[in-house]
This record gives sequence, structure tokens and C-alpha cells, in this order.
Amino acid sequence: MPDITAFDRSAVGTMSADKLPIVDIGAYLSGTATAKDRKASSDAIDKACREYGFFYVTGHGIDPEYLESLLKLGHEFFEQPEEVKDSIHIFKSMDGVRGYQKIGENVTYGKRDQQEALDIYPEPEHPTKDQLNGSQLWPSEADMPGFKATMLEYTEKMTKVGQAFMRAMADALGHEDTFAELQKDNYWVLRVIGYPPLPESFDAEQGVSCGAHTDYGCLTFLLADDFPGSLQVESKDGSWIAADPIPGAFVVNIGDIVDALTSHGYKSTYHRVIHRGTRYRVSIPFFFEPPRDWLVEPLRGLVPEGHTGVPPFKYFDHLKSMIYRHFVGADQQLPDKPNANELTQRG
Ligand SMILES: O=C(O)CCC(=O)C(=O)O
Ligand SMILES: [Fe+2]
Repeated sequence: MPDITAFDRSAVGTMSADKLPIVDIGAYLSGTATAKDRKASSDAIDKACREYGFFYVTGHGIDPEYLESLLKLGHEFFEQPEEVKDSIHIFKSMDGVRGYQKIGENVTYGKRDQQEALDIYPEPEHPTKDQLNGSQLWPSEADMPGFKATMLEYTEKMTKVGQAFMRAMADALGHEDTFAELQKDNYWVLRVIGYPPLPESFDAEQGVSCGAHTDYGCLTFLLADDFPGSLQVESKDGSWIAADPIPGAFVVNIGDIVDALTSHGYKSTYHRVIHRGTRYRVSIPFFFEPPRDWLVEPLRGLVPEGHTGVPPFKYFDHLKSMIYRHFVGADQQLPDKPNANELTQRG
């Protein structure tokens, strides 16, 4: 992994627009698009996924004012009194992972991230204490009227956008049956993350806003406050480039599952957050995931010569193995071994 402190701040603000491509998914969401429109869209998506694994998406059809209102709700949540947030702490949830985490409790590669967050997963039909099978903790209606309904509505809208991407990928890669399965009964994860600015001088060895990592699912759609330089993406030459928000567009990245399916043809790219400045930052990543019990197997014909592709694994096992090593209470000791991601760990 590249040097965590290496980031050329003088270039912030021009790099993202120059380096990360913008793709339009509109042709896969409109009833009137032609085959030619879809081909242009899937070609652009294919290129962006191969070359970067990180890009901007327009044509998603979601109202920018609605997206702004979601970020505002995120701020309102983090501005709640500590006792309100603590009342829905993850360690109080049935399965130990749904709800609020305090600053420093999310741990990436053995370091405490300087963020607080609310983690939301689909509600199982019959909640139990089994891993990822508990019921979701939400702020109460009295504290935050409409919060739950708005967030759930957002997951429905984003599921449709994620499904459109699966159609675009099927057009680019073939394997229509696999991509059809990926459009049925999708799992998802929604995080609402709050980042207080890091102090002017901070020790990266102690953790940054969000340590470098890859995401675990198919595709991540990021909605974030507009702060240049905070989200950084590892480029091919190992340097970090800024993925600054573009108004009306999502920042999208490929996750581990699509990376494994395509034998690294579509890349699950390392990214991190180093949020400085004076203002509090909110981001809301929506993770579009495969069906819960899906078996991930490298797609035939996409495994490069001389390689075997990753051995088949269950998506939900990967998700659970990552999530259950990620939270360490503020008063608990960090484990000796960093919580590496076996699928994409480097260096
Ligand atoms: O806050 C951001 O910009 C990115 C967050 C992220 O990478 C994640 O939660 O996986
Ligand atoms: Fe991420």
C-alpha cells in the first residue's frame, strides 16, 4: 500500500476532474433509450471499471435536492445529544453491528478511524442474535421524525440504480444469467458517516478519518458533502488522487465481489478519507450487494491465462468476516493482528 502521508495537496481540485471518468447510466434507466445509447453507456462503464474502478455517475435520475436533504438529515443525526446516539449503539443491537458507533470504534487495518457512523442493514424477516441477523436500531421518531422512512426510501431508489449497472455490465461482459441473478433480492448496506476535521497536525500512524480499504460488495454509490481533498483514491502508479464530489453525480466504485467475478478486470480500488479543515463532513455510502446467500465464482472466460481466479466463496461469509472484525469499543484494546481483507490485501 502506498505511503499514507503522501498526498499532493497543491493539486487538489483539479486532479479529480482530470483523472476520474464520468459515465452516464441514463440509458439503462430510461424506457426510451436505444440500443446504441446503451452500447455507448456500457462501453464507457466498462472502460471506467477496467482503468480505474472509481468514477462519477450521472443520469441516475435522483433529484439533487433530495440528495441534499439526505446529507442534512445525516448532519442532524450526528448533532443529536450523545445519549440519543448512545441509546442505539451497535453493542446494544441484537447482532452487535447495527446502529451507532462512536469516533474511533471503526477500525481499519488495525487503526482507529476518526469517524462516527450509523450502520444500517436490511431487516431480516425473523431477527435473531445470529451474525447480521438482528433487528435494526434507528433513532426514535420523537428524536428524528421521518429519518427511518427517508433512509429506507433511499435504499430502494439506489437499488434500482445498482440494478441498472448490472444490466450495463451484462452488456459489456456477457454472462447475462449471472448479472440477472445479481439484480434479484439484492442485499445492501447503508452507512451514514460523520467526520470531525482532523487536527492540523495528526499522526497518520494513529489512524486517519477512514483508513485505506476496498469495499466488500458489488458497487458503492457515495453521496458526500462537498469538501475537496477528503476522499482519496489510489491510482495505478500508487499515488493518491482526490475524488471530489461533482454536483448531481455520485462517486461510484467497484467492490470486492465484482473484482472477484471479473478476476480483477474490474478493480476494487483502495481509497481512504483524510478530512481536514474546519467543518464537519457527512458522507452516505450506499453499498449495492449480491443476494445474501450468493456464491461468488470467477466468470468463465474472464480469468487471465495462467491464473485460476479466486476460489469460490459465499458473499455473506465475506461480508460477515469483514464486519465482525471492524468494531472495537473505545474502551477495548485493539487486536494484535490488523483486520486485513483477504480478498484484496496488499503489501
Ligand atoms: O466517506 C467517504 O468519502 C468514503 C467512505 C468509505 O469509503 C466507506 O465507508 O467505505
Ligand atoms: Fe469505502
